[in-house]
Amino acid sequence: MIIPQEVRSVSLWQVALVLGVVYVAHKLLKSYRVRARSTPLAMPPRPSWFFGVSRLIINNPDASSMYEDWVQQFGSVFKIPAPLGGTRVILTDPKAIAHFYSVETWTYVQTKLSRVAIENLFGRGLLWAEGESHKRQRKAISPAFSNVAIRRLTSIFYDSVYKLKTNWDNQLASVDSALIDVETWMNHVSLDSIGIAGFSHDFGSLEGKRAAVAEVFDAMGRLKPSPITAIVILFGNALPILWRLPTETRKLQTKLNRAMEEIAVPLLENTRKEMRGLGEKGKEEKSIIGLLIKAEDTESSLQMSQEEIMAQMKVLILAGYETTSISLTWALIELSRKPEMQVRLREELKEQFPGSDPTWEQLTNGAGLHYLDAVVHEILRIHAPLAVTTRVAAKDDVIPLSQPLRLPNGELTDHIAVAEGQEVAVPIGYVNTARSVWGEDAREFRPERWLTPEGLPKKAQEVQGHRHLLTFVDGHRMCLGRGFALAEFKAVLGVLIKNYSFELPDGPETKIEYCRGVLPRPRVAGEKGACVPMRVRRVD
Ligand code: HEM
Repeated sequence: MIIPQEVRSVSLWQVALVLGVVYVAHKLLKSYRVRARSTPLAMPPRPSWFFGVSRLIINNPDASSMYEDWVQQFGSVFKIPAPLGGTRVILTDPKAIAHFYSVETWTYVQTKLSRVAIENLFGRGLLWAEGESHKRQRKAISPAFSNVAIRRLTSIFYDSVYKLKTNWDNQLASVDSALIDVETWMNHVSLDSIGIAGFSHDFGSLEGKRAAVAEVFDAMGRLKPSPITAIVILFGNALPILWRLPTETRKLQTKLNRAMEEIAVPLLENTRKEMRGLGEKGKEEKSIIGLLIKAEDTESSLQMSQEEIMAQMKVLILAGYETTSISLTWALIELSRKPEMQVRLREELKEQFPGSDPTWEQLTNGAGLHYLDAVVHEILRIHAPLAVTTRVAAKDDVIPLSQPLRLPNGELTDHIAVAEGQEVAVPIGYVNTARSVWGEDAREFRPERWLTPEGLPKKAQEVQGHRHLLTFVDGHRMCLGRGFALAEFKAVLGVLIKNYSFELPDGPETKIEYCRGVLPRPRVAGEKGACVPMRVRRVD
C-alpha cells in the first residue's frame, strides 16, 4: 500500500510528540515521588538546567571552598542541582557517611550511566558489580591482596624504582642536575609495577617501550565531548544500542581489549601449566591475578573465563595505575614546595636505612620511618585522587546524623529520608580537608599533624576509613589495593628522596594546575600535557 508523504510525516511527528510527552510526564512523576518521600533539604540556586552546578565544581581548582560555603549556609547535609534538572544529596556528616558506605552496593549503587560506562570500558569486574555479585567477586579476589601476598610483591616496587634510578643516574653522569618530567616517570613506575605484580606482565615502559594500555589512558584523558558522545550519554540509558556507535570511547575500548587479551592469554596458559607441574623451574606465579587463577582451581569451583580474567585485570589497571602515579607526583611537588620537609624526610631515611632499603615489615610497621608515613598520609589526605563518590539510591533509606540538622522549614532533625532514585554523594576531597574537621590549617601540607602525641583532632577521629581519611573510601567498596598502594608509595618515595633532591622549575612558588585525565592530574602551569618537569640532583 502506498502511504502519502504527508500522512507518513504527520504520524512520525505524532509518535515523536507522544514519546516526548510520555518522557516528560515520567520525569515529572518520578521527581514528584522522590520529593514526596524525601526530607526537604536546602539547596543553592541552579545556574543551569542542563549542567546543574557540575561545571562550577569541575572547573573550580578549589572545589572544597565551594563545599565549605554550602556547609556553612545549609549545614552538614544539603542538596545541589545536578545535570538535566536533577538533584544530588551531599553528605558531610561523619555518621551519615559511615552509614552510606556501610550499605553501598546494596542500597546505594552506581548511577546507570557510570555502570554502562564501566562495563563498556572495563568489563563486568569488581568495579562494575553490585550487591551479591560484588560480594562474591570481592571474596574471590581478596586473598590475593593479603599481607603475605603484598609482602612477596614488595621487591617488584624496588625493581621498578631501581630501573628508574639507572636511567636517571645515566642522565646525571656528567652533569650536576637535569630537568626531568617526574610525572611521566611516576607513570612508568606505577604501570610497570601493576603489570608485573598484578598479572606478571612487564609493560617495559621504564625501558622506553610505549605500552598500548598507557596510550589508551592518555587518550581517555584527552577525549573531547563530541555531539555523538553527548547523544550516547543522554540517551544511552534508554537505548543501550547507542553504546555500540563507533564513538572515540568505543574505539579506545576495542584497543584496550586487544591489548589486555594479548596479556591474558599467555598468563592463563602459563599459570595453568605451572599448576599441572609443567611450569618453568624457579618461576613461581605470584601475581594477584595468577593467585586468583590458582585459588579458583584448587577450590575446584568453575574456572574463570578469559573474559572475567580480563575484566579483573582491567580493574587492577584502572584502580591501581593512575591513583598511585598521581599520588607519587603530588608527593614530589609538595616536598619541592617545602624543601625543609624534603631534607627532614631524607635525613630520616638515611639515618634509619644507611646502606639498605626497608623491608615490607619495616615500611608497614613504622620501623622509625614515622616521617615517611606522615608524608604519605598527608598527600593522600590533601590530594585524594578520587574526589567524590556519587551513587543513586536503589531503595528508600533513612540516614542517621551525628549532629541535629536545621531544615529550611526551621525543623531540627537527627536523620534524613532519601527516596529510591535520588542521587547521593560524598565529597571525599572536601571532607579530607574541611577546616571544621582538621583545624584551621586543614588545606596546608603539614605532615607533622600525623606526629602529634595527642593525635588527630577529635572531629577527624569521628570520620571512618583508613586512618580517618576517605581517600580509599570505606565499607564494601573500600580500596582492596590500599596495602599494595601504601607499600609501593613508601618504597618508591623512599628510594627517590634518599638518592635525589627535587626542585620545581621556578622554585617553591611554581604554579601548579589540574589537567584532565581519567583522574585529574597535576601539571606545571603552561605545560601542554600532564607534565611536571623538575630540577633533579643526586645527593650523597
Ligand atoms: C593511592 C592509591 C590508591 C587510591 C587513592 C585508591 C582509591 C580507591 C577508591 C577511592 C576506590 C573506590 C572506588 C569506587 O568506589 O568506585 C578503590 C577501589 C579499588 N581499588 Fe584502589 N586506590 C589506590 C590504589 C590501588 C591499587 C594499587 C590497587 C591494586 C593493586 C587498587 C585496587 C582497587 C580495587 C580492586 C578496588 C575495587 C574495590 C571494590 O569495588 O570492591 N587500588 N580504590
